[in-house]
Amino acid sequence: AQPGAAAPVAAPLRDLEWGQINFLHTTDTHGWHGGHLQEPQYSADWGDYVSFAEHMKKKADDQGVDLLLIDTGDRIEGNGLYDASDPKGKYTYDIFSEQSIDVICTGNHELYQADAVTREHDITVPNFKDSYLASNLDYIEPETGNQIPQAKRYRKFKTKNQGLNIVALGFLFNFDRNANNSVVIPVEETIKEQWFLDAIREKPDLFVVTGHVGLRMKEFEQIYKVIRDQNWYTPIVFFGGHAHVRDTRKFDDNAFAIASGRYFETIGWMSIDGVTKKGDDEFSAQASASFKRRYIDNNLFGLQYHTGLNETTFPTEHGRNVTKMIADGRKALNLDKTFGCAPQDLWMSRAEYPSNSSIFTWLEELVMPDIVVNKERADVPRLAITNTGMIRFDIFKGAFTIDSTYIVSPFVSMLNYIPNVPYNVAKKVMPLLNNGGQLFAGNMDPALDAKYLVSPEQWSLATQPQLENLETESPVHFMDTADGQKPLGDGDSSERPGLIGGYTTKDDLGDNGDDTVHSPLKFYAVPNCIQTEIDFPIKGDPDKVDLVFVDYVQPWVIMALKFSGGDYSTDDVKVWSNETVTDMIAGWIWENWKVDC
Ligand SMILES: Nc1ccn([C@@H]2O[C@H](COP(=O)(O)O)[C@@H](O)[C@H]2O)c(=O)n1
Repeated sequence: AQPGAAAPVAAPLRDLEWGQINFLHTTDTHGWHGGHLQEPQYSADWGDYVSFAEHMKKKADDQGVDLLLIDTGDRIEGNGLYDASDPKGKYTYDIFSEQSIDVICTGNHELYQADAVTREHDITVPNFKDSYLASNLDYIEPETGNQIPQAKRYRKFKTKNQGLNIVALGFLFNFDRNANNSVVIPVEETIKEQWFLDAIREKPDLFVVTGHVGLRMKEFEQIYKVIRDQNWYTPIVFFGGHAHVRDTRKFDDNAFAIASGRYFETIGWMSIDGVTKKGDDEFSAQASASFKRRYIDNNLFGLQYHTGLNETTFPTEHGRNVTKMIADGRKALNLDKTFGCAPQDLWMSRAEYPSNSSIFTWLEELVMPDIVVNKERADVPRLAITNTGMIRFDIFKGAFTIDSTYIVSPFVSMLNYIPNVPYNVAKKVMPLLNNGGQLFAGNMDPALDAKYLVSPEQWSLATQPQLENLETESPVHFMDTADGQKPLGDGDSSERPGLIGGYTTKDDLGDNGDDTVHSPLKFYAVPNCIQTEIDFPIKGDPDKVDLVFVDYVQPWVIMALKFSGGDYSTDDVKVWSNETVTDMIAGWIWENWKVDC
């Protein structure tokens, strides 16, 4: 870890169980390759991961088993190391490519902005040559306008030590907010394409399906069914992401899927035993494989423990060099520059909303009234709406740095508005966004599913097994009111005093997946959107308001207006300001949190 990073923590650890073929999995790292500087339990950096992987490969070689590395996308957006440079990713692409990865695919974040799509095509795809898979993603070449596969559709290879034949695929969920120099081919179409039908007839010993896909989303289900129909006995292992959770899903005795969290907090471990090498006699392959998984907390204490090494013997020269690349990049970007001092912790979901510790209450009550200002519309009362998914991480008490800005909200979203909306129409929008029932259930228009208004942690928690026993009547993303909140987990650490709060994952294999034994944390559901009334009359309601909203929520706002009796379209939308909301929030912090810390 870099100098200055928080010290690793000591905690009870569960061992990794090795099999014939083993995997290390990262996903949704979002630029956190420098590790978590304010959270010791996730403070190892990408250089430490390079050292870790090198030692683990040696262990695999010594045992005559195989170890493969997987990354399932969303490597960018969410941390100063990526977002603060111009062009974005000036340091992260080189840092990331120092890891030797066997199968890598694309996430939706690599596709939001056209320049990011191009960088992926020009930098990451060549960096990972044969390992980069794009089963359902095309790129539009700028020179010719031709639509070409972003990378190879699938990969067939033999493992180093066991000689197992693998067919690997790399998918993205049916994402439709991608920049127009990319084309995401829906999974249901892809699985009918000839190359795919050929791939699943290759008769490998093991299918490795990677995807920036939530494990419980329909896309993996579809892929599983079509592979299994063609291959009754072949083990299939899925590596997913997007949902920002630790999870393992069982499709059948021979098919499991793992998701390895978010923000480089977690390194996923999956091992498989009982994979039969197919000879001429195909039926020799009928035996059931066994799957084991662990979610490794990404800190030096754990990484050293799992390799059997110590502070001195753990870092490899390569790993150290990568750690230095990270430190140099952070320094060049001045990421540790403090420009405010947060007076307290502000939580996304670890505090109830509304409450003094909720980041959304802080935004709604303190920040929005100050930043939603436009001289030309100063005399018009306004309703300002943002989605809660715009905020990506908590604010910790203490130094708020350039890095923190991008960690809290990396998006380049700006504010738009519709002027002079009758108040009795405008006031119905927010209740519809938060409790639209069928309107935003995704049945009428999947792109308007309300789950896309909240952060992935929120919507995917709703489908997690640990929620089955909760007394929550509605999925998290359709919370009716703030009063309906229930803590997700009991938060009771009294049984295991001295444990650090953290992930206590329950998945289809049980509750022993986390390598580190934690005490559970309480989480609360949050609404899809929050709203602030600004410059309202002291008495009574205004006749008309400017309806101001972050541009991301525009399609939902237009639809909600229609249902509220307001016939507006995108033609009625105007630009409120040319500053990103992230910059506005940073500006507020600069002005209001000036105290030294
Ligand atoms: N401009 C944007 C883009 C996305 N969001 C939020 O992010 C969620 C998706 O997160 P991933 O990391 O999985 O891509 C989405 O559901 C939105 O809540 C946003 O607010 N603004």
